Parts: sequence; C-alpha cells; structure tokens
Amino acid sequence: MHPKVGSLLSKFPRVELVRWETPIQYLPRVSRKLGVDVYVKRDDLTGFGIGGNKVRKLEFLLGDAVAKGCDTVITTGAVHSNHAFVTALAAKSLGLDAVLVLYGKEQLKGNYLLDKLMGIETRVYDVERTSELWPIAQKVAEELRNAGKKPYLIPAGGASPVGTLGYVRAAGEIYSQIRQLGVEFDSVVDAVGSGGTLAGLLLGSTIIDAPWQVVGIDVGGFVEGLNERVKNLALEAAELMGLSVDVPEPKIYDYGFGAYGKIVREVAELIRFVGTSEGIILDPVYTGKAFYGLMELAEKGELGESVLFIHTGGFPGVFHYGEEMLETIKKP
Ligand SMILES: Cc1ncc(COP(=O)(O)O)c(C=O)c1O
Ligand SMILES: NC1(C(=O)O)CC1
Repeated sequence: MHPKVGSLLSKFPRVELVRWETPIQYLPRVSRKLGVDVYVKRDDLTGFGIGGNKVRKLEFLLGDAVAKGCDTVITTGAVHSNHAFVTALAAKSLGLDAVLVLYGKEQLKGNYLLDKLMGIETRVYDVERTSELWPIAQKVAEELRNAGKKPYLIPAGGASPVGTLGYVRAAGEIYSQIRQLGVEFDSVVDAVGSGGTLAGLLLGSTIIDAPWQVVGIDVGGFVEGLNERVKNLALEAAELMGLSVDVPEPKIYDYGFGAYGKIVREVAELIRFVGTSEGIILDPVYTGKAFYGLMELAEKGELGESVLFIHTGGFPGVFHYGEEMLETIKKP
C-alpha cells in the first residue's frame, strides 16, 4: 500500500471485505493481438459475494454505517444490479438489515435470483432509470425511521465521497504491486456506471503522483453529466480526506452502444474471445463494453504501450443476459 494513501485513509472507519490484494495478470494473447501490453487487475476477485468493484466502496460505506450505529441499509439499482446485491449481502453479513429499491422486469436470473436466494428484501418500482429511485429510497428511509429503525442510505453504485475512498485505496494497492512486478502502465482503464470507481482512481492516482492516465469507458449513459459528476466526486472525496488537490479532467469515452444494458453482438463476441483466449469472463453490461473500448482505443494508439484494465466484476450479468447474448452472437 502506498504509505501516503494508507495514512490518509486510516482515519476512516472501514470494514474488511477485500481480504487480499487482487492479482494483476498479464494477458499474452490479447497483448499479441493488439501489439500493446495489456494487464488486468482482478477486482472481480475481491473476495466477498460476487466480488467486483462495489466491495471496495462498501468497505468504507458500511464502515461509516456501523460507526453511526445504523441498523438498516437502503440502496437502489436495476433488478440486475451488482451493486444492490452485494450491498445487501455485505450488510447482512454485518448483522444489518437491507432494503433494495429497484426497477426493471423481475426475472429470477443473475443478481435478482441471488437477491431472492439470500432472502434480501426487494421493492421493485415501475420507473425507467435508477435516478428516479432516489426519492423513493428516501421515502423508504422515512418509513423505517417512523418504525424506529436507523437507516443508512447508499446512492446507486455507492457513488458518494465515502464510497469513492474504496478506489483511492485501490490506487495505493496498484502502486505497491507495480513495484513488486517491475511493470509500468501508461493507462489505467475502468468501466464507468455511476462514476465512483473512476473518481477514486483519479483521486488516488493524483495523490500518489502516478505516471499513468486514468481512462473511463462509459457503458451507456447511466448518469447525466458524467464528466462533471466524476470530477466533483473526486474533489468531494479529497475534501473529506482533508486534501487540496487539483484532480485532472476525467477522460471518458462512450462505448455504451446506444443504451445502458443494451446487449450487442460485438460485445458478446468479444466476451467469447477473451474467455477462450485468456480464461477471463467479462460481462455484457459493464466489463465487456469497457474491454471493447480498451481494445479499440489501444489499436488507435490512445492508451500507450502498457495498459491496466480494472476487471470490476459483473459475472451475474452473464446469467441475466446469457440467452440474449447467444441470440446476438455469430454462430461459430
Ligand atoms: C460490474 C461493474 N463494473 C463497473 C461498474 C461501474 O462502476 P461505477 O458505478 O463506480 O462507475 C459497475 C457499476 O456501476 C459494475 O456493476
Ligand atoms: N453498477 C451499478 C449497479 O447497480 O450495479 C450501476 C451502479
């Protein structure tokens, strides 16, 4: 861990959910295909529940909830939400209750099946996008307060200054790993949904004065005004840490293929290529689109000679959208 990052974060309550440094793995076949060295940080293996990037944010979010004596966690998302499921699972593992405020078609697949399997309370509403759920979540919180509960509200994706600390810490972890591996990166690339992961990587990379550029791949307009939101999240997290830093403008590319959650053949085929050539499973909503963007940008020379992809998880999405992916993929 980078000593400055470790020291700055030590004052924040954190529950340990990420039990180890996630490995950084070289991808020989992808690298050969691109003529660029591509590595992946296996944050799909963070080690709690389905893993993924949310676990890092939840260490600080649930640490804050416990420190404040809260007894029920409320968060929002689509019914396929990775964030919602792992948030509720982590809350339960700490003896807290959880209520998920969701939208979308209720199908016993992927994360929604896991929600039910784990006995998690879900409330599904007829709205079009996650942002419409926040006022509803606030009403649920009021209902619980009136029932004598002490709720802790977590925004979609855990995208708050406290949640952002999770990827500030990840940047400090990457710093210590590259020294052990003897590698350098020109770019660190991450899938962007609610923006918190990218904000944390941006702030953490600034704190450690990292040589790499931080690049976000927007997977489909999940959030309006994403660049400004990521920058503001990073600055608010810096303020929370007692820092005055100049965070660079976020570099975000749109590879949403037209809409958040839209399943497309190109991504389904890429998921098959990366799976069969490197043994790494990407998902059709986040990491598959992000890796597609990484490969296209690398081929254009936008990412330099050595690139680190943050595998942020999302595996249940394969089981939510698997049939649709097969329908789109070209027959072998
Ligand atoms: C698997 C996966 N990867 C990446 C992301 C993007 O992370 P963030 O919401 O921090 O932008 C999400 C959620 O948004 C996700 O579930
Ligand atoms: N990744 C997000 C989720 O709900 O899983 C969009 C935050």
